[in-house]
Amino acid sequence: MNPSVPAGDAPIPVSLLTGFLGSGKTTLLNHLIAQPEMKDTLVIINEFGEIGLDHLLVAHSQEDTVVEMSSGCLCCTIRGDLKKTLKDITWRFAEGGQRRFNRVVIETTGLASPVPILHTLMTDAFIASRYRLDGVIVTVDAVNGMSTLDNHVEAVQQAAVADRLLLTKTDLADAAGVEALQQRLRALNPTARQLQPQHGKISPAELLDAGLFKPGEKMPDVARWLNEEAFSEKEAHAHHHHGHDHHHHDHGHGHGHHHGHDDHAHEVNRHDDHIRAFCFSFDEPIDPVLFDEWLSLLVGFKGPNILRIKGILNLKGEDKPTVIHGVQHIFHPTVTLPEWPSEDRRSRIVFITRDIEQATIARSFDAFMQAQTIEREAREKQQSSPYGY
Ligand SMILES: Nc1nc2c(ncn2[C@@H]2O[C@H](COP(=O)(O)OP(=O)(O)OP(=O)(O)O)[C@@H](O)[C@H]2O)c(=O)[nH]1
Repeated sequence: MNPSVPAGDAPIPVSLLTGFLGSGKTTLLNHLIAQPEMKDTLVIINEFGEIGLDHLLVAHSQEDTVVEMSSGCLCCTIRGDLKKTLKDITWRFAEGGQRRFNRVVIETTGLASPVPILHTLMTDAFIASRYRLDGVIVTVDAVNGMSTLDNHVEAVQQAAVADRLLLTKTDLADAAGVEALQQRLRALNPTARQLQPQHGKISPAELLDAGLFKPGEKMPDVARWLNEEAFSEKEAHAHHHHGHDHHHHDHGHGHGHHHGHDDHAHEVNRHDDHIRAFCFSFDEPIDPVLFDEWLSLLVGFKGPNILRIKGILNLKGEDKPTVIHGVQHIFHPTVTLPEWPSEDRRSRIVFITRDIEQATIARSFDAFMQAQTIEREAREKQQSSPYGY
């Protein structure tokens, strides 16, 4: 099978394009759909029942009308149920029994949090078996971005779950404003790559295949996906968690995530003051059962506040690495990679959270592991005792 053409049963990659009202999504899409790399892509513009958004590319089309671009890209607008659309399109957009696309880009309008769509992709059994989330692309207006982030929590959520952050309209903004916005976005989401399309111009290759797996690659580029260097660059000393008895550095509120642009920190409505991004690493292999229990407890209690978790795990008894990926309390199925991508065999987990400090998660992990160790030791002692106590 040619891996660059997901056919048959291979899940279809889905990119989600979102961004605040007027931040340049349509401008970007208009450029993208004309690119030859977008051949075999189905673009779904999800208007969520909103009216009056006169998208250039489908300006006068009826609901669900498909427009085929000269590049070979298919576009359709839907106002109905995205879930139903994703179920239907594989046969609706087929010719001679062959699906006419092998990639989907979903553009959502304006003010929504992308999380419900991510959950749809991950939880609906039918959809999860046929599609895989490739990446979340978020446009941020370089002129209005700061005030949008101040005033709209949805904009902060969009930025926090992004894989690509596109700063648009940088031609209209002053350099200092762009720099401040870049820093703020980096604090919010250090793992997302930031790019600056000019009037929507950007190569599709920069946006697509942002997920763990790239078509044609045997081994995924885990470092690119986790982008943990972003954390070491930011605060080399603060993000390491070397096993159970290590003392955590509790940096208190903020722990460095808003350095460099504190002049904005006094504004009201700093939604991103609630967002934390941090990375843990563990030197020793992790007990898979304990880890699973800890993670289930954590997402059980704190799920809505855990915006994203990505990680590569060295599990005890496994010589290959396991990759985890979750949005709030929902996890993609874990993936076992064929081999370790580098000499670095540490487990590394990236968290993006709302109102949860790094120290809280570190403490919960330690407490759980210690409790389990004590319990296991007691059990072992009891079993080895000739009297059973
Ligand atoms: N100067 C400049 N204008 C831009 C750029 N990108 C987009 N625009 C303009 O910004 C305005 C809004 O862009 P759209 O692409 O319609 O934004 P949108 O996010 O699709 O808007 P909605 O669908 O209404 O949420 C348009 O007038 C674009 O021409 C850019 O890089 N530079």
